[in-house]
Amino acid sequence: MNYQKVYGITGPVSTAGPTAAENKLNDELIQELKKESSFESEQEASNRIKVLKILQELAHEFVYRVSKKKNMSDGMAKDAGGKIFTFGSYRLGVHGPGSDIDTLVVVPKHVMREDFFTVLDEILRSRPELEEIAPVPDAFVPIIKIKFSGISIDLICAKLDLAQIPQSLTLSDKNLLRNLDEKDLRALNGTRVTDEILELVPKPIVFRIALRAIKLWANRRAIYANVFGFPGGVAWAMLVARICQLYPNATSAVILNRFFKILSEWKWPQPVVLKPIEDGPLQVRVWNPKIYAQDRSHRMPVITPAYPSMCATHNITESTKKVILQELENGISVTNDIFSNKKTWSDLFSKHNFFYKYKFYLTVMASTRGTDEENLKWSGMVESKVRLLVLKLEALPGIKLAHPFIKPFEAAFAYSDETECKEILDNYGSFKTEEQLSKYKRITEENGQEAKDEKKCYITTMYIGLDVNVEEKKEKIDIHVPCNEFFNLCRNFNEEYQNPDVYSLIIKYVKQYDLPSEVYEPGETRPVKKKSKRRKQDKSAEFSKKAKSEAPSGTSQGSSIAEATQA
Ligand SMILES: Nc1ncnc2c1ncn2[C@@H]1O[C@H](COP(=O)(O)OP(=O)(O)OP(=O)(O)O)[C@@H](O)[C@H]1O
Ligand SMILES: [Mg+2]
Ligand SMILES: [Mg+2]
Repeated sequence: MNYQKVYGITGPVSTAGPTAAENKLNDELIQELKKESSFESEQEASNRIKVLKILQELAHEFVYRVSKKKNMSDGMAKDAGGKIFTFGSYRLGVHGPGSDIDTLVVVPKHVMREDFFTVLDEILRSRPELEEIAPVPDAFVPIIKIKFSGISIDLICAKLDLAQIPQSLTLSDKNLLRNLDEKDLRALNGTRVTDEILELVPKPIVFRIALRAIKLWANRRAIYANVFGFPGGVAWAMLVARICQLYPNATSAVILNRFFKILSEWKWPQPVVLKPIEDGPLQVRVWNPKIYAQDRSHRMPVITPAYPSMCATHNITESTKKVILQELENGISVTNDIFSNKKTWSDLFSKHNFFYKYKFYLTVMASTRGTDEENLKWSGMVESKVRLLVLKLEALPGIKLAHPFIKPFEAAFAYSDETECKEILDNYGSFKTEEQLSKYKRITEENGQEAKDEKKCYITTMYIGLDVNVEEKKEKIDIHVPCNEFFNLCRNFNEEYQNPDVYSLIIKYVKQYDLPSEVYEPGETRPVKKKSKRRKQDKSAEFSKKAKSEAPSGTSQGSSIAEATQA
């Protein structure tokens, strides 16, 4: 009798092993992933191992130095330990050549977070392997970003309520979470979740190949981005893990087909969980739609397995849900065709058609006249709020779908005075006016250094595709209110952002054929303006051509989408 372990909260759907044909398709999948550069070389892999070994020694040195500073004896300081753990794509074994290593440094209770940013920082800076270092102590999860021996590393730190951190320590015991502050809990969460996911899949190798494929697919189809309301890396990993639990003996190729089928038929908002949600020793919130209204609002909940369980997909909106479901449906049809030899794996990884799909787009431009750092902060903040604009837009009666694109586009221009800057901002973001920008110097990575003393205008552009209801002819759509609310939300994020001389925010409405060239890759053909026979019918969905400036919503005419609502 076969006493196979049951993974997950239900038994498997099928325990069938692979057929010869499935094995062949699986080999082809691996070949395709190789072609897509999903895997790194052996040399890169061994370099990562070497670097991690050094980082472990540095973590030990770090704890030792802090312990000595606290007047511990040499023996005690050595025994205080210190251990590194990884999380993210490297830990899951699905990283690509350019991936970072997400690394957690676990320290004993007498080591403070300040020490991480002073003592460890100093140790790192003394190393010849260090190429770049950027500490961000005030981040939600305080972090030191480094480049070390050519590898990007995100270093975070967690302090446990223990006097010593031995090499044998694992983080699975939830009692380790007692007496920790929120920042330490957050830092530990990444490793605890990835470790659990790996424990909860029947065959890690099958899981990894399937997850590599899903990550590539989701990126190509533009549905991989937690900030914009799509699943992020951890959520995709858990979704794949659940399918692996349901088909414990299947190949990765079969997992992919079942992934699309099961998740498109899923009875959302029923949550995807990898094990029963646990209660625990802390006064912290655990995902529970029976208690919390907020949790009931999650549209496609995917719940992390490690205590305290959280929803990794709380950002999904009604629109992004529809987009995800469409892509899952599409995934069924493509993989069915692959299984009947009508298509190949490369068809599954074909590029999205976002910039050909909608008739109307909103161009959200966050711009900064200031330093690189000011630009990064402002554009990052605006980026993180775009999802809220999507929520407001999709709630409007005439809008069927507000679909955010997953990658912002970056541009920077040199300018000399206000008039020039205004001209740049007025003309950027649409095809018909982009020619006017040719007289301005575009700042690139190559010329960035030589242009460092020039005044620069940075522009980060995010796109939202709009599917509007053209049938309701009389119904006009007014996006002033959501746009104004969005402006206020961003402006009021902190006092500094209220300065219009440094920070500006512009929303333009553009038609598909007028999208700027930057959104199309070389070799892609631009859409052209069609002479539509249905012109009359479409008219109802046309919006006023008049530019509107950011104004109190009371003065908005309430009749149309502003072509340019400008802050
Ligand atoms: N802005 C953030 N806020 C909170 N946690 C984050 C943030 N960015 C990353 N993380 C955490 O770090 C983990 C790893 O993130 P990372 O961006 O390195 O992606 P990844 O899945 O490792 O993929 P890649 O191969 O691109 O590195 C995430 O799964 C998440 O737990
Ligand atoms: Mg990573
Ligand atoms: Mg990272």
